[in-house]
Amino acid sequence: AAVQLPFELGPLQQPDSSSPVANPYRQLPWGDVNIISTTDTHGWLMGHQRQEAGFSGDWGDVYSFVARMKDEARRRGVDLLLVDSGDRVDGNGLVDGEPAGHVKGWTAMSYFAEMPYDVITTGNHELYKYPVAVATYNKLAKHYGERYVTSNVNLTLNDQRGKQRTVSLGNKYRKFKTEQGRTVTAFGPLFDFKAHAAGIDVQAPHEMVKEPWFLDAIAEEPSFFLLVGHMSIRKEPDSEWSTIVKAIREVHPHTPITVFGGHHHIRDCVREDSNSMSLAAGRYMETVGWMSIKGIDSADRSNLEFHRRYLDQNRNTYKYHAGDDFDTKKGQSITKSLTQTAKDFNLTLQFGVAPQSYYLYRHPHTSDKSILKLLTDKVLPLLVTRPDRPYPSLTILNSGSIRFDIFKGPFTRNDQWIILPFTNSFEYIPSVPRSVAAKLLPYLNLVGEHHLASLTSTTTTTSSDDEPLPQLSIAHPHAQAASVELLYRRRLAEEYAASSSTSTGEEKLTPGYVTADKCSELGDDTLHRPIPAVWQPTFVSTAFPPPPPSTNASSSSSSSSEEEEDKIDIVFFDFIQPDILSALNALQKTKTFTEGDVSLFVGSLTANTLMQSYAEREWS
Ligand SMILES: Nc1ccn([C@@H]2O[C@H](COP(=O)(O)O)[C@@H](O)[C@H]2O)c(=O)n1
Repeated sequence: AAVQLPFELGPLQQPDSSSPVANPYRQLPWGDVNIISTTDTHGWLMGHQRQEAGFSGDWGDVYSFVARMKDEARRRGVDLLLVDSGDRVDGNGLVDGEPAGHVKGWTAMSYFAEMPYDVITTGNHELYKYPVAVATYNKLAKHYGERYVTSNVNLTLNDQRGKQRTVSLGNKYRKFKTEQGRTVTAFGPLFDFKAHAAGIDVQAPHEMVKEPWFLDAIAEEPSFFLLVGHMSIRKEPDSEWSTIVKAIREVHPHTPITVFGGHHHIRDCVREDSNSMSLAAGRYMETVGWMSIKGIDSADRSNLEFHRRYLDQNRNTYKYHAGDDFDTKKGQSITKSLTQTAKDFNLTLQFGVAPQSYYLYRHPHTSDKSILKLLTDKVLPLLVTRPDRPYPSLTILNSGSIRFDIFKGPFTRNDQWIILPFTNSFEYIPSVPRSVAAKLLPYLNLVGEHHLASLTSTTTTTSSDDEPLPQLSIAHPHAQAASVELLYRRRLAEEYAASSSTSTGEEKLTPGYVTADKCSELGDDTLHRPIPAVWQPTFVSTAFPPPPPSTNASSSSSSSSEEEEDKIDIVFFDFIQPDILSALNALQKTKTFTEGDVSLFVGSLTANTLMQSYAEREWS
């Protein structure tokens, strides 16, 4: 069993300027209206506490920064708003390690509620589990009131007498006046997410824009539109920002439109037209987004100026922009309280000491430094086994279920949630012919993971260069998957390839994001050399052919015929059950595989306990 060691998480506050954290290199571009944005925080409110000083600020630091920048905005006589585009659970012990008695993210919602958001919306991760969605409604949505804006998500609630009523998860839109008297019309759309729990309903954005309430809401012209939604700002198949902007443009051809997206975890900026800007502020509390608009009060709409920045989330950044003494009492108390919560959640509990770092993006999945290789070569063959089965097993992982790197050193309960946050169980389909099993991984990687969204959107499928993606010739319902992790990795790899071939003298810079977005000038607030990133497959598996089982199972036939040896058990996370079933049915026609062929493989392990077991056995 794991032992509680006197081990503390690293300092929540980043060391002073003597630390190797780089400073921003220029002032922020202030406008008449300025907007700070967060997205895809996934529970990282304590910041990054190992090796990544560039992202080591915490929620208390962000709070103080926002408070100081709001003061500065008042001093300048301009507006400063704060928005969040969702995805607050799945990915960190602070949300997923919530002690029994509350749903995941319950405590973290109180930290979120401290932040003076003007518009805050939901992501898809709040909607995978019905109790999490209900807690979001009861706690966060109720706390923020009209500022919690979800334009296309309904929730069906059961009252104490078992009567059902369907409510909008949040306010469908918000009309408000800024401190400087500007009028704002805000919406909070979610992409057409279909993998949500029962009791939740998401309307496709292209249907939402036809609703009478939407048309009424956009009829009156505000000073600017504020769209804050959980949806990639690129024209990916699950993104419909263009549809929403177009609907507004039909009524207001020139009114400024600001878009704050998310979901794809990248720093990004695009322009739908010259009077709008769309920004995505990365992921995991690595980035704070900034957008400013100048000339917003002028009747002449040809003079509008939009700027954007991606701030590294650390105390040097905040000191540079808000002053050395940017801390506030409330910010400091949030920091202190987070440290206590980490202790209360037992997140410092050490399961072992990782002998080296294992990365998700930096090395090919075949490298000994890859977390995917660690899992498929060592962890799964050791732990996900069934001695009672007569056949060898092939375990397939969707790499999207693995969310972060393992750093050399203590491996804690918090790290376990960071790496594998989902409670996915290991299922299997027994006795699949070896010839079919052999084709499974290549097939799955060809068609990709099943879509989270229905792809009835009116936008076209494009690559990050806005070129059409090559269509797969294979006719398959899942073809052209564009999973978040895949897009994130593709973008990192592209940026790394582009910048490492052109930059000089970059070795003096610290590693970090070097963003190649679609807006003019450089967006990164701090200069870096890019972190290496290479392409990774969507699915990985244990070795094929699998070694024969070290089985206790009495072979059903003592002669152990050729036929029996030719079978393999296919093991996988329940999340990708649809992918496995449809792949097996595409690869052979002798049998139709259905849910009825699937059983639990190991009951004692789930995705989120896998690394604990491994660290306790191999790293302690
Ligand atoms: N139970 C789950 C849920 C999700 N995944 C993986 O996460 C991806 C979606 O997460 P985003 O942050 O990108 O929205 C999804 O594509 C899966 O790969 C999972 O493995 N298990």
